[in-house]
Amino acid sequence: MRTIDWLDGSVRIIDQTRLPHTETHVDVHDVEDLIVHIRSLAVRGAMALGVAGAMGMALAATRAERDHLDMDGELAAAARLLVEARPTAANLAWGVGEIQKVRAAGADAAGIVAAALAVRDADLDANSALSERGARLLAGARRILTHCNAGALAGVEYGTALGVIGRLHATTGLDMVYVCETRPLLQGSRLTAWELGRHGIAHRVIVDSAAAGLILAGDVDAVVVGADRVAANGDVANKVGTLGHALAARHAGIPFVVAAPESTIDLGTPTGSDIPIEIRDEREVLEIDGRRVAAPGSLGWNPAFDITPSALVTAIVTEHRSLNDPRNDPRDDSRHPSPHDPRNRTERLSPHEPWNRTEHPSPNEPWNRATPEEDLV
Ligand SMILES: CSC[C@@H](O)[C@@H](O)C(=O)COP(=O)(O)O
Repeated sequence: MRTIDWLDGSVRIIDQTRLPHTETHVDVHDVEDLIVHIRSLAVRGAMALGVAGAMGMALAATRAERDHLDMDGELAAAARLLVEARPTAANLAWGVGEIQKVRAAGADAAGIVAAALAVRDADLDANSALSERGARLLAGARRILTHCNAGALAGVEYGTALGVIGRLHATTGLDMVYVCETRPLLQGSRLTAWELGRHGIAHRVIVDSAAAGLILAGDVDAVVVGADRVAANGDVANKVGTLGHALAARHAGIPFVVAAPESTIDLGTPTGSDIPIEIRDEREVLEIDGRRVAAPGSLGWNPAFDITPSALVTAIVTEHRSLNDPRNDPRDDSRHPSPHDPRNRTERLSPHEPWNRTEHPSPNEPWNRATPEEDLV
């Protein structure tokens, strides 16, 4: 099964909006139509978007040649529209950029199609290599939590975070994968659970807000997610909700690992706060299946991604390397004392630490003051 492919001059995608109940393929014949499918998330996930970017450019190039249009003008317009369609995922702009490079070197439409196919094939190799590396890094972890869908559906035929999980399942074995349902569009419960089921990997779907409790209860050995963009300083943009899992993982002292190809690393973006966050239609939050569930008149806010600071990331695993800052090793509890970690309880009693506050009530501490409500804001 390929999530996205090139077939007789058009782009064939699995329509992910209809999964898991209906498995349909759609043939997309022009770049404008492809952009509609990118925006609706019929094709989604960082690596699949990279391939879609390259293939969208190939659609524009073949039409320009067939209809005797200005090839460079058509490609420039297509590039702009493609990149704007999903601004957070670095891979989309990267896939478009790969085609712009071959065009600048003189490629015609056939050369551009060949370059788009090379982007597709490189994705397969990269994801399989990084999955091996990630599984080696996490050998022994038997209970994994993941968020969103970083599986084959987010790439061409092989996932990143789910690639790591698949390798762990096949090598050292896994007891359970906890799949966060991933509000509001449910990529976890619809897509990740579907992929894990097809591979016979034991999993449970949980609501996103159950994750922190599960992690702090000691029921998760590692969190593994994909990424939509990694900034030059190691900050990671991924599906909204990822940051909460990273905070919980740090608090519990378990690894938080990001599996992503090199094409997701964007050295042109200095830090996470420079990454544009896609804000999607509020109706995705306020409605379920097109039916309003939120109270009448309430407004929504729907950022599709959040930023996990590099300080919370144990390792970023790519096809070439494992970028792990030893300062972020969650097992180093001298750097990351957690009141819930029994190893830390006796040595770390201090009245200045917030978890000891009740033993040292003081009227001078703001949380003990009988403060009028208006002072709290
Ligand atoms: C390639 S997997 C990593 C991410 O792309 C994935 O976790 C994610 O956030 C996808 O978001 P989506 O909005 O479904 O495209």
